[in-house]
Formats: sequence, structure tokens, C-alpha cells
Amino acid sequence: MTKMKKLLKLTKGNRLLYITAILSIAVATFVSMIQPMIIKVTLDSIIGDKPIDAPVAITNLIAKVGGREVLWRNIWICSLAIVLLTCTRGVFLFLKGKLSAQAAENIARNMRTKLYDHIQNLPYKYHVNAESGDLIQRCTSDVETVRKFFANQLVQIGRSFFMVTFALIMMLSLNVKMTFIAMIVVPFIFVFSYVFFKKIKHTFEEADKQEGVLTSILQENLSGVRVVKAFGRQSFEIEKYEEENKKYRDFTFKLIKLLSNYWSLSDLLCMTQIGLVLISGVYFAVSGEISLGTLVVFTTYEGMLLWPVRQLGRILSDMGKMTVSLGRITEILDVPVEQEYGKAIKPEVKGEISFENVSFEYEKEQGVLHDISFKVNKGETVAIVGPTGSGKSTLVHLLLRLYDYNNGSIKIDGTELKDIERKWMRSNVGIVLQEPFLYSRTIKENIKIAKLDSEDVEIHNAASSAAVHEVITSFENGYDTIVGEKGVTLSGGQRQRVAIARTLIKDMPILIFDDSLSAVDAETDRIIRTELNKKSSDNTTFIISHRISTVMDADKIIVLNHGKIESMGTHDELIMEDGIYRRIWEIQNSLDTFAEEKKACNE
Ligand SMILES: Nc1ncnc2c1ncn2[C@@H]1O[C@H](COP(=O)(O)OP(=O)(O)OP(=O)(O)O)[C@@H](O)[C@H]1O
Repeated sequence: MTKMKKLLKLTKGNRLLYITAILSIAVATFVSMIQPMIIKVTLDSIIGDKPIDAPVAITNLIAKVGGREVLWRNIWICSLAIVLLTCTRGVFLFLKGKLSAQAAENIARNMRTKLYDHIQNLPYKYHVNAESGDLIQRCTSDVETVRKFFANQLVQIGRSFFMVTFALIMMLSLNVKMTFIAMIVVPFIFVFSYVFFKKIKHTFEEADKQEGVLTSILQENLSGVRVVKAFGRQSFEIEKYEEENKKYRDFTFKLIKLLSNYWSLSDLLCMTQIGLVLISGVYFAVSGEISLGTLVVFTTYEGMLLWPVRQLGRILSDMGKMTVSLGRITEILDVPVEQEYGKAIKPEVKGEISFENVSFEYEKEQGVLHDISFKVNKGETVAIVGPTGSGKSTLVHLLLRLYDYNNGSIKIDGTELKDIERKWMRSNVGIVLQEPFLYSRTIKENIKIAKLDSEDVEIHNAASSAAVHEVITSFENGYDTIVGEKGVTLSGGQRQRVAIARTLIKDMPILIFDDSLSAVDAETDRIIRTELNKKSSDNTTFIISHRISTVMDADKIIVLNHGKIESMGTHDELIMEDGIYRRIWEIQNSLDTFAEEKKACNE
């Protein structure tokens, strides 16, 4: 879609406001053009004795008032006319400002909502790779640039257009030769502005990109400030920021330099034009070719005309910035939202799951899961163990349809997973992520997110099942304790448990715990699992863990290695086999025995 079409599309729903704003600026410009004509007639034909040489409307008006004689005796009428015209101009300028601001605000609001909606519906893969600092910049400062364009610059372009057209008509009606002199440099100013606009666009783009880099570093640094401090990386981070900051400053300097060159050169062109009008105007007035009033009209028009022309360079340069911003916004909007390729049905999910020869790769030719086949009955608990990077999280992410498997088949109660609507599937699967995210809200609100209408008692029950109720009630504000950004006021284990409570509050047929008990001690882990067993005998549960004690009671344990199922069975079966599972079990067992012996010695 061309930029013009994109711009037009944005004004949808606000076009009437815009048309009225543009009409208002047309009226205001026309009125401001009439004023010098009144001065001219007053000077030449009311105070002076020249025949009236003005547009028909003004001649008719003079006749209606009573003719030249009456006006000469009541010269205040001419002043009053100027005052009235100034007031009319003011009213229309006010209307223009109000309506265009209103339209621009509406456009900006629509754009923000559209962006936010779109971002929410983008595929998981997009978010994994996107830089949030850059996204934030696009949703805030880029939208602001477009808003400013619609609020100010677009109507300003209209003003320039009307100004040039009206002035040209008026000047031509007075003197063709003078009109030619008054317009001789104007095309050069236009061409100059256009060339400048082309040149500055690229620099604006670079500066904007660099601003995005700065925002990203800042955002990343603030969220990872604890890592920076813990590793004593402050000076490295400061240097890195300083380097990018310097680059940003250099781009801005370059822009300022270009802009100042532009303003000085456009000043020179404008002053040359005014000088030409003054010199030739005075010459023609002295030689009697034009009247004094006509000279006043030409010099006033020139002053009025050159300002919008001068401004045009700025508007065009801002337009460059605006098209860049618009491009950056549409770049997000052009990313396709998560599509439903299958039938998008919403069957009742009971929890029977089967994987048949499933393979998956994030990047082409780099398989992550190979030929995975297993079956889980409703209500069973399946544990997935395996070395880090073996594909455990990937496997459960497939169940949520965050990614679609490349080969094989996954069936949920006999229905192909790809045919089940993504949102529907996600509303039937409760997952506790490896690194749970908590909002900077109260604990209660964080738990309620999964079920907004939940009663206090349900919240407390979920928290009890996650073995965190007592911890919460020990806080001064209990469930109303606000969790700091990303839950810094809570310990890692407490955070995990609040996240578990959030998942348990809604009774989902499938539950997934992705290494989500890693930050709690073995005893709390056991309490939570006992609670889970009590609560979720009907739920099909997946537990990913590196801790054998967490998975040993599972109905089925899947051992993944390099994306393949190495072995599968119950704990008792697996410890009989020579493999990863037995090795991990032996290591953890000997560690436990060692810890117990040490404890006994200390006692
Ligand atoms: N979004 C992604 N894009 C590309 N590759 C990815 C992505 N997520 C994971 N991988 C890769 O896929 C492989 C499996 O990752 P996965 O997170 O499933 O392993 P895991 O067994 O859960 O590891 P851990 O125990 O450390 O959590 C790894 O090699 C990882 O680098």
C-alpha cells in the first residue's frame, strides 16, 4: 500500500472533522488576504482620489455603505472592517486548531489501540525475537510523531496551498508584471525544500533507529539491574550506553547541521524575493505604474506568502520523520497475527493426549524434537526429564499451540491439535512457566488474573494448594501486598508458588509445571505435589523437573535426550535401566546421603 493510501486510511472516521478544519483554514486565509485590499482601497481611493480598483465584492460593499464620500467622512468604518476581519480570522483559526487537534487525537488513539490489539495477537515467536524497547518506542514516540503531523502539519500544508492560490489570484488582478516578480523565487524555494526533504529523511531514519537502540539498552539494563550489580558490570554498561548515546548525539548533530544550513539558505532565498518586490515595487510606484496601495498590498502579500513557503521546508522535513514513523508502525501492523490453519474447533478437552512421530524445528534444518511418540490417559501425571536443552519446554509449548509441530500428529481426546482453536486450547491448559512473570499489582490481583470473578475463598484455597497462603498472610498487607516490578519483593520460590496458585485457581483439564518447583525446597515441593494430587486427580498433569524426587511418583516418566525419547516408564522401571535417568537418580541419591551424613555429624 502506498504511503498516501496508508495516510488516508488513518483519517477514516475523522474525515468530516478534517474537511471542516481545512475549510476553516481556507476561510481564515481568504480573510487575511482581504485585509491588505482594504488598506489599499483606503489609501488609494478613500484618502487618495484614485478610482476604486479592487475585487467586485469590495466595490459593491463600498457602494452599499454610501460610497467613497461617506467613507472619507467616517474613516473609522475602514478600521472597523479590519478589526472585524481580524476577529473573523481568529474565530476560523480557532476552529481549525480545535478540529484538527480533535481529529489528530482520535487518530492517535485509534492507532494506539490498533497497535496494542495487534501486538497482543502476534505469534509467540514474534515476541520471543522482538526487542521490547523498540516496540515501546514505536507505540509511543512514533505514534506521537504521526499525531503531531495530523494535528499541525497537514493543515499547515493546506494553509500554504490556499495562501499561494489566493495571493496569486489577488496579485494577478492587480498587476501581472509585479505578480511575476513576486513569484519568481518561490519555485526555487519549493524545489529546494523538496531536495532537502529527500536528504533529511535518511538521517531522520538513522536518528530514530539509534533512539530505539538507546531505549532498548535502557530498558534491558533496568530490568536486569540486579545482574549488572551482582557481576559488577556497571562501568561496562555505562561505557556501552555512553557509546550508543554518543552515536545518537552525532546523528542529532548531523540533523541540526543540515537543518541550520537549510534555514540559512531558505532565509537567503526569501530575503532575495522580498528585496526584489521592494526594489521593483518602489520603482513602479515612483514611475506611476502602480499605486502606493498596490505596493502595500504586494509587500504585505509577499510577507504573508513567504512564511508558509519557508515553513514548507520544515513541514516537509517533519513529513519525512512522519513517514519514517508511519513506516515503523505499519511494519508491526503488517506482521500477520496468529493464524488458524486448521478447523479452529472448540471441543470439550478432557485430557487424553497422544503424540505420534512428532517432529519440530524452530529454524529450518535444526530439528529440536524428533519422532516423539507417547500416550497419556486423562488424569495421569507425566514427568519429563532430561539434560538442559533437550527439548522439554518445547514439547509442552506445542500443547499450548505456541508453535505448530512440523511433522507427525498430536491428538487431544482424539482431535488433531492443529484443528483446535489456539485460544480455546490455551484456555484449557494451565501452565506455570520456568520464570513466572508477576505484574506490579497486589498478590490477590496476580492470582485472580486467570479467573477474574474468583472469590476470596477460592484465592486462599489456590494459595494453600501452592503452599504459599501462610507466607502471604504473614505479610503486613496480606493478599493486598503489592508485588514490586517482576516480583522483587518476593523470593524466587514465593514467586513460583504465587504463579502456581494463579494456575490452580482455574480448574483446567491439563496442567503443566515447567520446572516451576525448582526454586522451592524439597519439603515444600513435596507438600505442593501432595496438594496437587489431592486437587487434581482428574487433571492430566505434565511436570518438567531436574529433581528426581519431584517426578518419581509420576504415572509416566519421559526421558528426553537431544530431542528424542531415550526411555519411558515409571520410576521403578527406569532405575532398572542403564541410562540418563538412573545416572541422575544415583547422583542425586548420593548427594542426599552425603547431606544427611553431614547433618548427622553436625548434630
Ligand atoms: N524460541 C526459540 N527459537 C529457537 N530455538 C529455540 C527457541 N527456544 C528454544 N530453542 C532451542 O531449542 C532447544 C530446546 O530448548 P528447550 O527450552 O525446549 O529445552 P529444555 O529441555 O526445556 O531446556 P532447560 O532444561 O534448560 O529448560 C535448545 O537448543 C534451544 O536453544
